[in-house]
Amino acid sequence: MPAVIIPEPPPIPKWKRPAKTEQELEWADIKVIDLSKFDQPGGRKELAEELRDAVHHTGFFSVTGTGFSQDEVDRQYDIGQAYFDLPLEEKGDRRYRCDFAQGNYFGYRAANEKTIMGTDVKDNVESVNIPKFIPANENEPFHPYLRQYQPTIEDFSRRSLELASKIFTLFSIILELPEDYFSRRHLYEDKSEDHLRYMIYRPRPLEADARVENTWSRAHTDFGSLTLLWSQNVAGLQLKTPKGEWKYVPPVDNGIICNVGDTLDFWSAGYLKSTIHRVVRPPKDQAHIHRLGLFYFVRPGDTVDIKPAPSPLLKRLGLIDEKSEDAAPVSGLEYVRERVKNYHNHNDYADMKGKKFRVGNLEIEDQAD
Ligand SMILES: O=C(O)CCC(=O)C(=O)O
Ligand SMILES: [Fe+2]
Repeated sequence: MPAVIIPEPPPIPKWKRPAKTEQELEWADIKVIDLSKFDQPGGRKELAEELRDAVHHTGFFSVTGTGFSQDEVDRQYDIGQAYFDLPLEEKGDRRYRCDFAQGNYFGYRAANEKTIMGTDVKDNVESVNIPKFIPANENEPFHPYLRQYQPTIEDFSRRSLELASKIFTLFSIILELPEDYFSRRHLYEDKSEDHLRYMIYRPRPLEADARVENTWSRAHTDFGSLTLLWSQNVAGLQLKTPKGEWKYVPPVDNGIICNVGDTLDFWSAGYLKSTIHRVVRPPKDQAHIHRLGLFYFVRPGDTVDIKPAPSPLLKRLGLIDEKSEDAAPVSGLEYVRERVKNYHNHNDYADMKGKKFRVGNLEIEDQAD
C-alpha cells in the first residue's frame, strides 16, 4: 500500500508579541492560580479555596501552570494572524461565515459591516470561531485555509477544554457539588457551541473612536459558561468592579485570564459572578497596534439544562430553595443561539444600556452599565 503523504502546511510568518504599555493605568487586581498544583494531594481543595473570593466577587481570575508552552500559544497567534492577513474575498468566503440569523457563531465575522452605538462609525472587530473537532460539527464552517493547520489547532482546542474542565472541578468543589458536576455538562465529545477563537481589532482614527466613547467592544457579560483568554499585552480589556469602577485587566505572563459567563452565573444562582467587561481604545503607546487575541469560549452542552444546581452551599445561603429544582429548564443550545441572535443579528451594534430580554425563565441584561 502506498504511504499516505500528509502535506506539510505552508510556512507562515512568526507573529511578534507587542510590548506592554508604559502608560500608568488603573489595573484590576487579578488573582493568579497556579494550576500545576491541581494533581498534587490536597491540591484541588486548596486551589478551590484560593479561587472562592475571586469568582464570587469579580468573576475574573488568571491561571498559570496551564501546560501550554509559550511556543504553542504563539503558534496559534501565527495561524490567526496569517488567516486575517488573507484578502477579504478569501477569508470572508460566504460558505465559512457566521450565520447570525440562526444565532450560529461558528465561522468568520467581518469588520466594518455594522455601525455602532447609533453613529456611522463602523465596528472594528474581525473574528473566526472554530468549532470542536467532533463528527457532529463536520458541516459547520471551518475555513480550508485553517484546515491546513488542523492537527495543531485541534490539539489546542482539545487541551483548552481539558484545562477548563479543571476549573469546572474547582467550581464544583466551591459549591459542594460532586466534583464532575460541571465538567460532565461540558464534555468535548458532546455537541455544544464551544469554540476556539482568533480575534483582531483594527485601530480606528482618534476622532472616530471619540464619537463612540472609545468603544471597541461594548460592555457585556459572556454568554456561555467560561471564557479562556490567553493573556495579551495590548491593554484595552476592562472589567467593572463591584464598586462600579472600570479597571484594566493586566497582562499575566504565560497566563490565561478566565472569566465566568452567564450560564455558570445561572447555575450558581449568582454565586459565581459573570462580570461586565468591555474593550476600549488602547493607550497612546499601543493605539496603532492591530490587537490580536486568542480565546476558548466554553458553552453549555446543547442538551444540558440550565437551572440552579442543587448545591448545599447555595441552599444554606438561601440563594436556592426546593422550587428552584422544579424550574422549567432552558436547554444549552436554545439559550446560546438566542443570545447570539440578540447580540449580533442587527445592522447596528446599538447601545443596549438597561435593555433586558428573556429566554424561557432566564432573564438577561446584556449591557448593564
Ligand atoms: O478582546 C478582549 O480582550 C475581550 C473580548 C471579549 O470580551 C469577548 O469577545 O467576549
Ligand atoms: Fe467578553
